[in-house]
Amino acid sequence: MRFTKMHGAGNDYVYVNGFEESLPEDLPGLARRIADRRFGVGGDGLILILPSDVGDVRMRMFNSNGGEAEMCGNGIRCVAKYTYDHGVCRNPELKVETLAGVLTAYLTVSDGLVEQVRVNMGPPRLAPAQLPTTLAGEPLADIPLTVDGREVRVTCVSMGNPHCVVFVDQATDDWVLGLGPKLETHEVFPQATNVEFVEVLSPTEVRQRTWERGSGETWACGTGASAVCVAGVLTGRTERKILNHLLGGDLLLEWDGQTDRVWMTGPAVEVFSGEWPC
Ligand SMILES: N[C@@H](CCC[C@H](N)C(=O)O)C(=O)O
Repeated sequence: MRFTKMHGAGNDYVYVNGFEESLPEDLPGLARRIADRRFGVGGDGLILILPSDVGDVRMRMFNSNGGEAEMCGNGIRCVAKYTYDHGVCRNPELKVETLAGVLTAYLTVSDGLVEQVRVNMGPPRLAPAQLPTTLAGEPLADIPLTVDGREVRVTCVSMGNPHCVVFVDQATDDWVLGLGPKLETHEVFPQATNVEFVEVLSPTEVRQRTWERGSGETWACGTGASAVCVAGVLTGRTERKILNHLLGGDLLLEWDGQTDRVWMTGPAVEVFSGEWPC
């Protein structure tokens, strides 16, 4: 089975073109094996590019623990780049079917190759049942939550997948590696959650570290960065348009007050290709 390794701001996945490759039945198992950084190709998970009845292509994404997620922001940019560069579909406005709905990616092409991708991530979902979470309130902004005997303030936003944003003075290992896994599986999140620890540098600039559901710490998270943009506005910390510095690169986010849509712009990079014995 041929695969392509790609990353968006350092959030790296193994991509398989399902228009050409036949896939094994056990996709969670494949994701776990292929994403293993010592015994496999290595990555934050596996992303499949598949035919769609309602869009140009369909994306399925599996975290490195084999769990399937509804959406992947960095992944959708890479899917758009792959699809265009490899001639699967040469539409610079690509409709991608995901478990979070059909989203449109707008490609910036330079010298015939995709450089940047801007994605309409859709509206944030703020009702507790949409996260889902048992926490009460709408929006869930700066809600006190006890975790590991410590009280933290969480802001919960779904971008099709669940996010729990914690604003901190410094996003240290103590927060990310210590509290990240505990918040991920906290009882108030019945389907677990992604967790973002965020330093506000100015009303238009933040720094984010991410603990992802099913993958651990990653170097970027596109749905997470979008949730952070929304969380900053909901809590009065930031403006609607921000630059987010993640460990592996920068993303530009905007929550449009008129349309309620979140826009995410960032890079998509192809690293190498290979063959995986199935
Ligand atoms: N890294 C992704 C999100 C991937 C899915 C997430 N771990 C989940 O389980 O919801 C992104 O860029 O959005």
